[in-house]
Formats: sequence, structure tokens, C-alpha cells
Amino acid sequence: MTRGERSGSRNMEGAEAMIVEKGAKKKRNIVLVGMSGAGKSTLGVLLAKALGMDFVDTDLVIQQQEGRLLQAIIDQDGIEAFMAVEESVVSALQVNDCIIATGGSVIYSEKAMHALRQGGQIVYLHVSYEEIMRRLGNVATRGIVMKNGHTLQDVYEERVPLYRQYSDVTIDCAKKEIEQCVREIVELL
Ligand SMILES: Nc1ncnc2c1ncn2[C@@H]1O[C@H](COP(=O)(O)OP(=O)(O)O)[C@@H](O)[C@H]1O
Ligand SMILES: O=C(O)C1=C[C@@H](OP(=O)(O)O)[C@@H](O)[C@H](O)C1
Ligand SMILES: [Mg+2]
Repeated sequence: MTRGERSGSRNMEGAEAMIVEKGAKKKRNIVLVGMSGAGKSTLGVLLAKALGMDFVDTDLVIQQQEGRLLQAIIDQDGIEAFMAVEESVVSALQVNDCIIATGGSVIYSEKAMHALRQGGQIVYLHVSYEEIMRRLGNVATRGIVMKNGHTLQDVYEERVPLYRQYSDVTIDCAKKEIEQCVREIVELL
């Protein structure tokens, strides 16, 4: 290979690197994670409006792909099967400049969390256990991924460290109006 070819190839690498960098920039999403009931879905739409971004709720993508309600998937196929579908849907999600409201159980999938991190910033909506319990009401009909014998408190204690581990930013959303949470996220990011 001549010097010129080598330098050309280096230039090409440089050009490719710029394209990759631009592509990476285009993919900046804001990903909302947290316990079921934290407000990811309701708050996500308002955040998208405030920032002029798109919005996707991965729960709805799962339902659309499966042609069934989330509760039906969990009741008919079990929690392991539900989590496998969730992992596959979330890992395959191709969106840019989008607010992504995830389902609370996505945090169990390293693969899905890795894909979400590649595409944007992860915002953890933290809400106390007491408030989550109050908002959810009957957990049996809310389709929560819960192992046999586990209580909602067990699930909460198992997940909170994972939400914290994967997130770039934490917003405390208990005892705050939804609009206030939206304002805090807009100011922080
Ligand atoms: N900051 C908040 N204060 C009071 N209620 C809230 C707040 N955020 C969400 N909620 C309520 O909590 C419930 C769960 O919200 P949702 O957006 O479905 O949560 P998630 O998608 O995280 O499960 C809804 O009834 C919603 O109106
Ligand atoms: O936390 C969970 O185990 C789940 C939360 C739900 O979404 P939300 O977090 O939007 O309620 C949904 O993905 C599914 O029912 C499982
Ligand atoms: Mg939701």
C-alpha cells in the first residue's frame, strides 16, 4: 500500500468516524425507568410535548407486536416469557430524539438496558414504596412481574438498586405534581 493510499484510508476512517458520531448524536433519546406507578407513561407524553420530541411507550409496542394485553401475556405465558418479549422489543427499538417510557421490569434485562443506554440518557423516576403502593392499588391486576411468593415491597427493594445503577439522572417524583417532575427533567438535561 502506498503512502497516499494509507493516508486516504485514514481519511476515510476519519469520515466514517464523523458519520458514526453524527449518527450517535441523532439517536439521543430520553429513557424513563422506574417502578410501575412512578409516572413514566403519563409524564413521558408531557415531557415529549415540552421538548418537541417523539414519544414511545414500550408497553404499547409489546401489546401491538403480541396482539394481546400485557396482563394476558403474563397470565397466559408467565413472567419469564413476558420478560423475553420485553427484552426483544426494547433491544430492537429504533428511535431517535424520542422520549421512551419503559415498563418497570425492563431493568432485569442487561441486553435491553445496554441498548437503551446506547441510544440516550436514562432518567430514573424515584418514588417511595408507600406512594407506589398507593398509586398501584391492586398489584394482581396491574400485571407486575413478581416472582412467586414475592410481595410488592420485595420487588421494590430488588429493583431500586438496579434503577439507580443504570440511570444517568434520578428525579424524586413522590409528592410532586407531574408538571413539576417534567420541569425538573427539562432543567436537568
Ligand atoms: N407525580 C405524580 N403525582 C401523582 N400521581 C401520579 C404522578 N405521576 C403519575 N401519577 C399517577 O400514577 C399512576 C401511574 O402512572 P403511570 O404513568 O401509568 O406510571 P408508569 O408508567 O410508571 O407505570 C397514574 O394514575 C398517574 O396518573
Ligand atoms: O413493573 C412491571 O413488572 C411491569 C410494569 C408495566 O409497565 P409500567 O411500569 O408502565 O406500569 C408493564 O411493563 C408490565 O405490566 C410489567
Ligand atoms: Mg407505563
